[in-house]
Amino acid sequence: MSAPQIVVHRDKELMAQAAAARLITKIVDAQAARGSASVVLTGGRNGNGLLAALAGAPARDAVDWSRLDLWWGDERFLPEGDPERNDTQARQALLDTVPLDPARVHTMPVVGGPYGADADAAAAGYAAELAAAARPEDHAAVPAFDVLLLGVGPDTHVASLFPELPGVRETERTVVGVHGSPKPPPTRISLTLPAIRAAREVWLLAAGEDKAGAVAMALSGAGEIQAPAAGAYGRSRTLWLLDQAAAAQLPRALYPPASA
Ligand SMILES: O=C1O[C@H](COP(=O)(O)O)[C@@H](O)[C@H](O)[C@H]1O
Repeated sequence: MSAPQIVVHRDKELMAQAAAARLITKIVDAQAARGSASVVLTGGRNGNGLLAALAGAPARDAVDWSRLDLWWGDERFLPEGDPERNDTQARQALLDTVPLDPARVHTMPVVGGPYGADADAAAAGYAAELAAAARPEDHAAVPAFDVLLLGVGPDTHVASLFPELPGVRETERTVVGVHGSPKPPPTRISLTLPAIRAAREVWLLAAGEDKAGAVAMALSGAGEIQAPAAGAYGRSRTLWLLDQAAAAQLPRALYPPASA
């Protein structure tokens, strides 16, 4: 478990640009060290803001996009191409504009695909795909992702792990079907906390005043069942990337003034 590090940026645009620059560097470094890189994407406003900033960053050409594995932390279980799906939004923000290897873009299953409308079977299928990609040195049933991105909901949810629901209590499976999500759509697929914690680095993104209470709660000792974001951490690094509005209720003692 790595203790959270907090970086506060002036506003959400700067936060997205800085996170994009940070991600480019991380991918390039991982590709240099290990030949390829793996990133887990998140949906939501901040995740898509990061991808859009990456699409506009001149340094994006430093990445070898053909040697990048992309996974998803969660998905809204809807038909392929649905505008509310996280993968549809990611394609629009970035993925359609860079030369990825399609075999390395590991989208979560769609309604109407091999699993029909069975979100639990779809989750098990994605867990099997992750397990097949894990190497012995990863010491887990999922790959040791280089960076796993998470948005933070106003209720402290991360991926599709919502406070008090069964998904956040899961300790064995790496992927679960989510039913009765308080945020539409009600049926989703999500990595679990054990899968999230297999990542080398976990980066949590939150911007805007509607996130301030959630950020303060998760970083002030709340339990992960009540505040799932509190249970999201990486093996070597846990980074909270915030804007000033989202950090407004955090005690200043938690982050250095220089990062504001
Ligand atoms: O529905 C979802 O919401 C969360 C948070 O989204 P935001 O717009 O409040 O930042 C996101 O992290 C998750 O991937 C997505 O499925």
